[in-house]
Amino acid sequence: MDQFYLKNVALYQNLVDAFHPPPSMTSAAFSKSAPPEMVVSARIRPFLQEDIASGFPCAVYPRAVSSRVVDIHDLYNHPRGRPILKSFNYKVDKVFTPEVTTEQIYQDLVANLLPFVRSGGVGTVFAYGQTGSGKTFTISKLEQLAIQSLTNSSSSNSNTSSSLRPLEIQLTIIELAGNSAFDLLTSRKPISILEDSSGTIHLSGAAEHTIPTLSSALSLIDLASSFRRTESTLKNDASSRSHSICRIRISNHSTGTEGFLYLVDLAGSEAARDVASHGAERMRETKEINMSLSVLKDCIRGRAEWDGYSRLREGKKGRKVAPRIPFRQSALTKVLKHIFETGGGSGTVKEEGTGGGTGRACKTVVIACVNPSLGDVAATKNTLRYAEMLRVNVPVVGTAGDKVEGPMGWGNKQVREWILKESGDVPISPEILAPTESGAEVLRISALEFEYRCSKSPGVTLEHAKALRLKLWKLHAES
Ligand SMILES: Nc1ncnc2c1ncn2[C@@H]1O[C@H](COP(=O)(O)OP(=O)(O)OP(=O)(O)O)[C@@H](O)[C@H]1O
Repeated sequence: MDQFYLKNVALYQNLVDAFHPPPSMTSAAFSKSAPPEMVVSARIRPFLQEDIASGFPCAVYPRAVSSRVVDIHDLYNHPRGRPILKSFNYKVDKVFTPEVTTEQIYQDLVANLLPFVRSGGVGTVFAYGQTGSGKTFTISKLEQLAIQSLTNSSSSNSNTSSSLRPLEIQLTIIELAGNSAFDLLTSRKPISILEDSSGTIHLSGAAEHTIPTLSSALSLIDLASSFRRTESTLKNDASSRSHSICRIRISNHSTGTEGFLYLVDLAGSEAARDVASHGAERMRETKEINMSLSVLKDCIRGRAEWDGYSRLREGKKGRKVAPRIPFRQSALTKVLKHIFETGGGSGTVKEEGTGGGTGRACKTVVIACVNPSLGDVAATKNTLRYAEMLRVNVPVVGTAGDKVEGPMGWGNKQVREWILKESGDVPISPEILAPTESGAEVLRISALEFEYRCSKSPGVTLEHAKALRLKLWKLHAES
């Protein structure tokens, strides 16, 4: 296939240049129903020297008119004519183009999770994609930035008179290869994943390090990556064949809450045909990885559906179909059980014995990493297809006769009317703040982006923008 692509680069380029995307697809289901607890994004990494040297052209094109649609162009060998272009498009909540830095992604997707985690929530960031697509590049920088921000706020809080450090940060980094688990902070020592009679999962044998300073945390992160790299050299690209999970536990002694931030660098999935040349062991590994990613998808979707159902008013006739959260089916989802615990609630979710499940509030971010090269186009399509499958269309409050309750159920028209009504003496332009977004989507806009959009209306100050955002969130919380 590679030879076929390389032989037809000029033709491919002409066909891509002549391609006109169909009008932007913003079906009602796509634009309105994604819950704000979940953001699925795609990051396109830049072309590297080695990509340029290999001669493959670019196959991944984010839509200029929409920041959420990516076109992928593949070339097919027509049996009775010249090769033809086949184009596919994928929709996610956000697309990060090659020039976007990890710092910007952090500000957009992760910075917002920290106050949530500090107040007892569970925030999770997953990076997913094929080998060499930038998962480790992305997650390792996000780990550093999150730790930096947490240690900053911890040391500023410790200036208070309390002798007890108000914010305690503990770090664990483990690796999962199939059903085996290893502690990356203790010489890659094997550990066990155990569940006690109350349903709590324990990483038995894994060290949990209390983080006193930023530099100690950064050394631990470096240590963990060095074990992954060493293993990777010893055992041909092992890092892409295993999942790494960085767990940051934040105990807030002033509020008595305990929250978790998980940063997960997922193993890449491979098509069976790609591994045929690697023998039985590799096939078994691939099967296990694909199985764990498939269970993860079911669990993420189950949790997102739960969050959606919980928003429906209690007491309505006819319970909805319960989502299934099969977290026990893989080591990966067992370790991440916190994310999938939905707690007691109304009992509409079938859980597989979460035992003493506390049903914590969760926010999840997925970053699907892709290599833009045509040589990787098949893997890129798989990655973005998986990302799309993670986006759940939850039941939307406000449809089919439901009374519309709060911004989650608003369409764009209501959002615009609300902005006009609430923005006060110096009007904030609804066309700039929310040109197409539904209420759920406006809630997902980061604070920075929200304030930036507001500041484009003449005379609008930062305080003014902040006050409007606060009003919106209050309304959401009340509803
Ligand atoms: N956004 C980016 N900007 C510049 N270089 C990048 C970017 N993303 C990835 N790279 C580079 O691409 C290469 C592969 O990235 P990385 O190791 O993170 O991929 P990976 O998906 O984790 O691969 P594997 O699954 O094999 O571990 C590295 O050399 C990395 O420095």
